[in-house]
Amino acid sequence: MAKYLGQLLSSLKSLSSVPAIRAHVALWTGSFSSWTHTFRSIKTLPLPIFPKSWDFSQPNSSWGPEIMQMYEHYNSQCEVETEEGEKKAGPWRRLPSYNRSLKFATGGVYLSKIIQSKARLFTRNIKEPGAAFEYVLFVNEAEQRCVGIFQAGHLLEGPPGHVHGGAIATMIDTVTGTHATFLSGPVMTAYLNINYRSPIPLGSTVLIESLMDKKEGRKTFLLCNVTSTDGSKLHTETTALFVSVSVSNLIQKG
Ligand SMILES: CCCCCCCCCC(=O)SCCNC(=O)CCNC(=O)[C@H](O)C(C)(C)COP(=O)(O)OP(=O)(O)OC[C@H]1O[C@@H](n2cnc3c(N)ncnc32)[C@H](O)[C@@H]1OP(=O)(O)O
Repeated sequence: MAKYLGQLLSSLKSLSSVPAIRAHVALWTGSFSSWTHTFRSIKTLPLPIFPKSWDFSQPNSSWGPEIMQMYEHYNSQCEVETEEGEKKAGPWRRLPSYNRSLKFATGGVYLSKIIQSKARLFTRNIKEPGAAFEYVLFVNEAEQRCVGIFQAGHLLEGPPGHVHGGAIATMIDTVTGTHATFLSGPVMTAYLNINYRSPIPLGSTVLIESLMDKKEGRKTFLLCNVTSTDGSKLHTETTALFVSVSVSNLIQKG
């Protein structure tokens, strides 16, 4: 086990040098700033060979006009133009998403020996586009904010014609969990206190906004609202606590 964990960490470190996947790897290994600080002196290691993995956070044919409009709103702020006409990174960053995040992040080599080989990320394992969780996450590091744009498919029905409360909680956990990982490195959800204020119609698109509240030692407290995309309707209000854990702790708990 110790050997595999060593290999895993080496692999994650090597991947952190690749801009396209650095955001994804950082979710499981620590914040960008701590990475930069800790591994500044590590030489770039050769890239492992990646299995083909589909990035589910990109638009597909099931995305309606509302999710597309929100996607374009945030995506257009991921790269901005300077007055001199040069392109540079903007305030927002789109996060890629895979159905087996850890396998992809490590090149699919080591984790399959530690974690069940058939495991898949819950929100990304339904093949039919548009049937369940269609979403994309953007993070704004300067403002310590994360947003999820979520189109709820017909397999997520709870009350007739509306989204199941557990599916809503899943998306809140996904957005706040990803955000907390950005802020604090590997974490586990300790609690999500969700107030359901108004039901979400099946097939609609909502905005899930996570804000940093405070950090106390290993504890990261977040606030999260789910609203209609124009902000006029409040669907849920959440306070969340995430507790920092070590990567080996995560794997043992997995
Ligand atoms: C790339 C894809 C990304 C997808 C993102 C998806 C994110 C999904 C995240 C999850 O869903 S994780 C799965 C659901 N969560 C769990 O299964 C967690 C189960 N619980 C645990 O494993 C442990 O209870 C936990 C890691 C949360 C804490 O155990 P520890 O032994 O590490 O910590 P400890 O109990 O010593 O508590 C540390 C601090 O947190 C506080 N604390 C812990 N649990 C609490 C709680 N529930 N309520 C309030 N405070 C709590 C505790 O009081 C203490 O505060 P102080 O430091 O001030 O003394």
